Amino acid sequence: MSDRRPIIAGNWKMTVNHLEAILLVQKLAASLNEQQLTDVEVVVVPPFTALRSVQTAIDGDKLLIGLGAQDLSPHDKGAYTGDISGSMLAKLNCSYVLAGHSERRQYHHEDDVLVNAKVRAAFRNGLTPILCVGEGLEVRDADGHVGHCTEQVIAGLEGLTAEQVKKVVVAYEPVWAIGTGKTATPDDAQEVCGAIRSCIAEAYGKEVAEAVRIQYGGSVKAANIASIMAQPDIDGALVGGASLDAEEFASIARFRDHVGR
Ligand SMILES: O=C[C@H](O)COP(=O)(O)O
Repeated sequence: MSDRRPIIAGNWKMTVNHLEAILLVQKLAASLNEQQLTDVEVVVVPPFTALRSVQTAIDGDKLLIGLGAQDLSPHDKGAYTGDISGSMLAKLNCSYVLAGHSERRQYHHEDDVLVNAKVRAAFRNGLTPILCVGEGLEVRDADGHVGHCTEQVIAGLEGLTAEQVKKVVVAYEPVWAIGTGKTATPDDAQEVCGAIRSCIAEAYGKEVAEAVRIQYGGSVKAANIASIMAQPDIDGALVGGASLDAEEFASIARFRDHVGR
């Protein structure tokens, strides 16, 4: 097993208001124990409007749960109506921010250049980007998934220093597995995650690649997390639907208790 610390993140997407978010983080804290929270990094990623409330709950109760945001502007300040800057997120004690989630790429036409600008904005503001990549069904059916995902990773990391690359979390999420109940098999997930680590090693060296944490995302649940985490190049999960159920999400974070690892 590698010494990379596993990271299990729950992306709440646009599903909860700030009151529901407070309840959810409190239930989650009650379902986890401190031992689990030191072995595994658990992060919640609420919508923007709930970040302040969740941050207050985490800080007030000294919960060992990390906070992330779902997106950020590539700009640091200015006349960008509707956008949220990295410095605003850092001020709310966010440690992580998603960049290039497939729903942003699909519904907001975010391309690799914009995603890369967001990754760099994250670092400028002391945030760790979770760079999301993944192929659609057509690309997978045409057997282009490995090349597609490694190109997205290299484009997303453009202009970063080796030390920054080491800190990046990459989330491999095959688009056809998101919210569909279809999980990639552990071997499918490992194939792409292994290729991602190899392409980072080629570009930045083996030491850098060995430090990068790579998550799998797409219909992760308690029943399948152990076999996913048993893969050598998978260091965590980016969980959508199942993270809205505190017990289920806590059970995912306890993946070591499940058979298979
Ligand atoms: O960010 C999370 C992913 O989009 C996965 O969502 P899901 O677990 O509902 O398939």
